[in-house]
Amino acid sequence: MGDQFMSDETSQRSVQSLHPVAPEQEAPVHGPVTREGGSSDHGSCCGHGGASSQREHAPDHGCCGHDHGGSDRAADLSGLQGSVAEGDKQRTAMRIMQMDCPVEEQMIRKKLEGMAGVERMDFNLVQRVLTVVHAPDALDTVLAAIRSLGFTPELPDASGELGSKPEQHTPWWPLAASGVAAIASEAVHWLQGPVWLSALLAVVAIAGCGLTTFRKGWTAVRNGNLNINALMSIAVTGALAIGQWPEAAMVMVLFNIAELIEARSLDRARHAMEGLVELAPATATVRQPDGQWQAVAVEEIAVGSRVRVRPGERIGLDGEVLAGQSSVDQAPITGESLPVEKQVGDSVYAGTINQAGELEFRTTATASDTTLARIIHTVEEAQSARAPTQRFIDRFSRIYTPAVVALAALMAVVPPLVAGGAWLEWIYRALVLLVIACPCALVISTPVTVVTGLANAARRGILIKGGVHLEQGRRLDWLALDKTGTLTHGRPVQTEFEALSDDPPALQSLAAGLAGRSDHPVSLAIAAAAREAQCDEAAVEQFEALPGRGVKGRIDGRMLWLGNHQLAHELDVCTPAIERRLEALEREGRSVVLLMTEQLALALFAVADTVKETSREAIDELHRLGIRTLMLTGDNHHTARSIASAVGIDSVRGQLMPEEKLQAVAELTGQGRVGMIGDGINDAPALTRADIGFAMGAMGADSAIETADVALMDDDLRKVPAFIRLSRATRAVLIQNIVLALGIKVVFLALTLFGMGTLWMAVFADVGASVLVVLNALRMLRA
Ligand SMILES: Nc1ncnc2c1ncn2[C@@H]1O[C@H](COP(=O)(O)OP(=O)(O)OP(=O)(O)O)[C@@H](O)[C@H]1O
Ligand SMILES: [Cu+]
Repeated sequence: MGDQFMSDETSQRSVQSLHPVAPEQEAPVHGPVTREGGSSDHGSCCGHGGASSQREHAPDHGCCGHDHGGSDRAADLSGLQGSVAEGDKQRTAMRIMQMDCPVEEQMIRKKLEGMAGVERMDFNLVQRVLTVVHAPDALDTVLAAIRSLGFTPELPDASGELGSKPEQHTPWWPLAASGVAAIASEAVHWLQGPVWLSALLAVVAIAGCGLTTFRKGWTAVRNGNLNINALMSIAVTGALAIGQWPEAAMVMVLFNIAELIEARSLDRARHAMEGLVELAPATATVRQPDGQWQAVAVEEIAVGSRVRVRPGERIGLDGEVLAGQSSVDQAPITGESLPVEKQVGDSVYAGTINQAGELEFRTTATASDTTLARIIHTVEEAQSARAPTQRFIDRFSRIYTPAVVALAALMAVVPPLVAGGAWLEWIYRALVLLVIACPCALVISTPVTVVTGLANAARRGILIKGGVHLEQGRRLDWLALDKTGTLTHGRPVQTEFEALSDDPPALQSLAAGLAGRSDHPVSLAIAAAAREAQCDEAAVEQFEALPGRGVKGRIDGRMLWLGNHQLAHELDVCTPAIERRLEALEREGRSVVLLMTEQLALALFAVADTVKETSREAIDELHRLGIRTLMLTGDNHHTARSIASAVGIDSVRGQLMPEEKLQAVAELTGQGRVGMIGDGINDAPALTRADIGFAMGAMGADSAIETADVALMDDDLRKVPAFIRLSRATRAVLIQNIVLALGIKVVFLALTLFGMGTLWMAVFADVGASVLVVLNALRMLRA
């Protein structure tokens, strides 16, 4: 599949370049030549989009839990759509403000699961968004079903946006009044005042804050679900029934306070992502047809508009600079704090900050389609893909809750009946158990940790496409790296030109003719050098790219080849003298290509690429993290080894054809978990084959974001070790949270069994534990 994949994808790509050439590209701009697309577009070519051509081949790796296929990814990525068609089904996203706890998710899941016309559901608890894939006529039934659970689903408005999520501000004073009443009730009880007074105060307290709990609990019970509200309602009712007035009141108040704290902390996790959205300004200054400049809401700005941005201002949309020169702080997207120089022709991105001078640019994306919007949407999608730990916990909690409830039921009746225990005492213990039966803290611990991990990564310019990759990253044994553009800058320059016959200027223009038609970095270097030497590009016919070897074409009726050593042998034009010369150059780390006819080699061109300053440090860090490195390259063995030793890589495989890179990755996967990093364009098959595929320089390259499991927004290889460390940190927090959630339960369960547990403790064990795990997860935002 490799071969076909490459050719048809690359050929389409050159036609569909959506974005201008990447900003950092120093190579001179090419004339209006038709590019062949080459076998490989390297690092610096990350500006080439081609989302749609890539999409057809988008990997469908079963491992990552969320489907890459989908209907229209582009539409999918552009914010929340109202209802979009997905095959013969509809896909509707809705916001349900009351849905912020996993028990609510379970309720909805249970209700909708068996319903006719419902195919799939995706929950995003942190954003409180439910996405349902359903038969076109089933929407009303779905909405009705959700309403019957006591929820209010909100559909996006006409513009396709889900409104500006209004925060629910429940007034604080009823809860405060309830608290006072509960304390008063407790005090009356302590001071051995009249029972009726204590009871009255307790009822007031419960009425003041607990009615919602009761209502939610009742809906849950009616739908056969024992969520925390149901459990709390039963426990509090039970406590009232056995005359534990003050305790019932206190427990209800505590529960509500804790719920409030939990909701607030979850809000913070949610805002971690929203913070990114706010990075893009709401308006931008657009030139009107009459030449006036006017501030316009970014949503209303069409692609192709001319926008002006002053120094110090945030850029509102993606675009291509038309006038001006400035430096731009791209840290919001790439995590790299060093400003990037921008001049005419360079790309600018929404959310980044213009620093030095005024810029005018032509917009290349609508507000919902900018790189920043895609990042945010990808992270939001990544949350709904369940990480493995979460699946385990879901299974666990399905057993845990019924088991503890059953235990509570037994506890209430067996000891009094069998051993003659006191009824009230054992019923009380059973009630305590009921409250402990809620798995909420455990269930919430994973998603909230994963979300904060994803948000942390996004801020550093690391875009992770699913919680599963964040969890698995720590287990990588190997990292396979592409050479050109990944370890090196991917912008080689010609260092040697040696004629092997004929007159030099003519040779150089022949080579330039062939090279000028290719996007391959080696060709770019040769074409650039020829331009500098003021050689014309010879006119080429029947041009053809030979992936992994070079190019060929007919000039003045003569077939010519420009390609590597291997190609020279295929044509049988290599001589011992050439052999020696090539080896000498290659040992210095040069890539050498020859200009050849069918009979003989005419000239040789050596190019040298420079190693990125950050590569060596990144490789060192990876080794320190216990990850082995392997360089894969199409370049010859000598050059490959020379570069590998310059950056300190463990092992090298040179002279690989594109599809052999895929094989190399496949072989490695037999020896452990393998990550593969490349530019995500020409090495897409290898990236897909790896356990985790990293694409570099993803900013502005939609295809890289599509293909990779992890997209690094710039070219800094150090983001890989950063990702691994983050993955390990996330893992640590996950474990802490699970231990915390379970540990607290176990301790209080034991206390209760021995008769020392109280309802207060149970509330702490439940909602208190939830608060603790959420707060613990929030630490990751700062990590
Ligand atoms: N279009 C081309 N123009 C010039 N030389 C080419 C071209 N395509 C391939 N080559 C030669 O063949 C070699 C192998 O090419 P290939 O694209 O497979 O790998 P590469 O450029 O070395 O990059 P990487 O390190 O990413 O594998 C190149 O080093 C170059 O010498
Ligand atoms: Cu040779």
